[in-house]
This record gives sequence, C-alpha cells and structure tokens, in this order.
Amino acid sequence: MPFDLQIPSVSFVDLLDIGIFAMAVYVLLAIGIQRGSRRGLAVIGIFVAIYVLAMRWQMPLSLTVFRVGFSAMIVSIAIVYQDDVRAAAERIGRWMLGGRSLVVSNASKIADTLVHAAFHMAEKRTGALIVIQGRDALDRLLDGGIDLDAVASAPLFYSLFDPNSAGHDGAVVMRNGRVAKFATHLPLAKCGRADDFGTRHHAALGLADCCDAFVIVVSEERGCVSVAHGGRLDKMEGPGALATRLQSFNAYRRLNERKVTLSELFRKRVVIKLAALLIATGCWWMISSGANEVYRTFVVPVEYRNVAEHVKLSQTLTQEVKVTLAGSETAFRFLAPSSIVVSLDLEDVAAGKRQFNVTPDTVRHPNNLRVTAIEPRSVRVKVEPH
Ligand SMILES: Nc1ncnc2c1ncn2[C@@H]1O[C@H](COP(=O)(O)OP(=O)(O)OP(=O)(O)O)[C@@H](O)[C@H]1O
Repeated sequence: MPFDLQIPSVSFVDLLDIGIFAMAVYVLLAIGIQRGSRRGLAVIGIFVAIYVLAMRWQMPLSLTVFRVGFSAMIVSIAIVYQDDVRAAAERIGRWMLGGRSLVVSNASKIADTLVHAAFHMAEKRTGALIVIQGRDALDRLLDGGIDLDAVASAPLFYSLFDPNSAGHDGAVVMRNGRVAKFATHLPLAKCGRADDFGTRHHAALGLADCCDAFVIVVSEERGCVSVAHGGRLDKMEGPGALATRLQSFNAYRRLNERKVTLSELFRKRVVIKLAALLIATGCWWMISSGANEVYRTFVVPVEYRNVAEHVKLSQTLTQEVKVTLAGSETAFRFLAPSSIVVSLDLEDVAAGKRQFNVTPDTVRHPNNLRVTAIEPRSVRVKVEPH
C-alpha cells in the first residue's frame, strides 16, 4: 500500500495553535529543567510522542486509553508541580496585567549592609540564611516564623543569627527593604542538588527553585557565602561578587516586569524556547497531516453482473480500472484492496459492441472512503448471442 504524507496548509489559527502549545511546552520544559527533573520530563516527552503518533495514525485503542487518562495526567502534573504551576500563573498574570516596579529607596545602602554582615558572619563561622523577596509572593512557601518589620542593620543580623538566641534557627526574610520575619523555614531542595552541603543550603536552593527570591546563605562549617537564585547556588568569592549580584537583583526588581519580559523574550533561554517551538510545530504537523484527507490509487478489477442467458461476453476490452479513493489514514489502514471492485450491471444488454460509463456509483468500496478519480471513465465489451 502506498504511503504519502500530506503537507498541511498553515492558517492563522494554526499559527495561534502552535504558539499556545509552544508556550505550554516551554513552561513545562523550564519547570522541569529548573527542578532538575529531567527524568520526569523524558517520561512526559515519551507519552506525548506516543499520543501524537496515535493521533497521526488514528490508533483507536491507544487513543481511547490516552483520552481517558489525559485529564488524570494533567491533574496529577498540576498536583505534583503545584508550586511551580502557581508561580508560573502568578508571573503570567503579572505580565498580562502589568507588573509594578519594586523600588526600594535605600537599596544600595541595604546591599552594603548585607554584604558586610554576610562576610562578617562567614568570618565568625556564624551560619545565616537571608531571603530577599523578588517579585513572586513568598508567604505560601514559608513555614512559620516571627514577624518583625525592622530596619536592616548588621547588628540586627548578628543578633538574629546568634546561635545562643532563641530565634536563630531558620531564615530571615527581607521585604521592601525591611526585615519582615525571622526563624522562618523554607522548602528544601531535593537531595543531590547541593551534595557537599547540608540542610541550610538545600533550604536556600529549595526556595530559589520555586520563586525569584534572592537567598544569601552563610556556611557555619566552611565560613563561605553563597547565593541561591534562579535555581542555582553560587559561591561568592568575595564581598565584590556578592555586591555585584545584589546590584543586578535590585536592577531586576526596579524594572517594570512587562518591559523585562518583552525585551528578553528573544534573548533569554533561547535554546529552550526553540526546542518548545520545534516540539509544538512537530506535534501540530503530525496531528494535522494525520487529520487531513489522504489519497490512494488502486488498480481494481471490473466485474460484470446480470449477464442474460441468451448472450455472452466474447471480449472484455477493459479488465482493470484505476480508482483513486480519499479518506483518513485509519480508513485506509483497515482497507483490504481486494474489496474494491468496479461492478457493472449488464441486465438487458443487447448483442454488439457496448460501452459502459464507470461512475463512482459503480465502484464498490467502504463507506468511509470516497471516489475522487476513475481512469478510464468508460469500459467497452463485446456481447454475442449464446
Ligand atoms: N528548611 C529550613 N529552612 C530554614 N533554615 C533551615 C532549614 N533547615 C535547616 N535550616 C537551618 O540550617 C541549620 C542546619 O544547617 P546544616 O549544618 O544542616 O546545613 P549546611 O548546609 O551544612 O550549613 P552549614 O554549612 O552552615 O553547616 C539549622 O540549624 C537551621 O538553622
């Protein structure tokens, strides 16, 4: 049986369709890569590939299983990645409604205080965890803590992280340039994300995985300062490095979210965006080309019915006819070519050379296919008395 792939035409709605699906794929890829759950992504990818192939070739059993399980799968993904889905929804909402610019009047002074306090505590081997809120809401990610709302100062940080103080356990949270909370617990990153470190660093990374907060972590054991931000944990080689990172974080907070997103649309995470676009286009092409009608041409025999007793066919000048059928890939998949026959009724035909038109009505074929071309359009037979 021939196999011809149809190239579907692309309309505006198709482009919109690909765009929306590409965005969904991008969000999924970004979350998966940020969370380090590449295996989870691979499993989802395999399921999507099987589903697309099932759609492409209209496999009834696989399609039914997938359609029944699809809603359950979406709900499961939403539950497993609920924090990421919520954060993504918040960001999309802010982007659409226009994010406000988070201006902290004395940001550079606060940055100096943080740099000084962090490296001083590192020198003294005092463990510390300081969270600076970005644009994302934090409350849903924090566990417990004591409200404070105080001006940030180095002595305050030393007191809060003093191992002898009752509230030293946990993280300090800074909001709008002020110390908003202390002794707060953060979500932990999965084991293996920062193998050389313990729970303090995993807590820093865990929060940075879920939102855009900037987390400064001071190691009690090693006396070093690290920053967890954007899903990464980086060791700061000196006060200058931390100051630079704080500066760019403050610049990010000052910018209007809508401008940031638009200007960075084509520059940031280009590889993931291209991959998402490629996957979306591939899925669309597979499904649309499968959904389109396909055409197959068959050479079929001619059957002569109801030949009267007193006559016989002495010569059938045409024995085979080329018939082109149109229909879905599935319809052709289940078609037995031998079931297609041109069937002509010779009832009451008189002796002599006769010509019969081969119309679509004379072609016997399954109902889910239709005749689009016949070659030749007529057949000739010679009828003689018996
Ligand atoms: N979920 C959490 N949220 C906030 N702080 C936490 C959390 N879990 C642990 N911590 C803090 O981390 C401290 C323990 O740090 P631990 O030594 O296990 O980690 P670490 O990454 O090796 O840090 P360090 O290098 O400072 O020893 C706790 O006393 C507590 O203050």
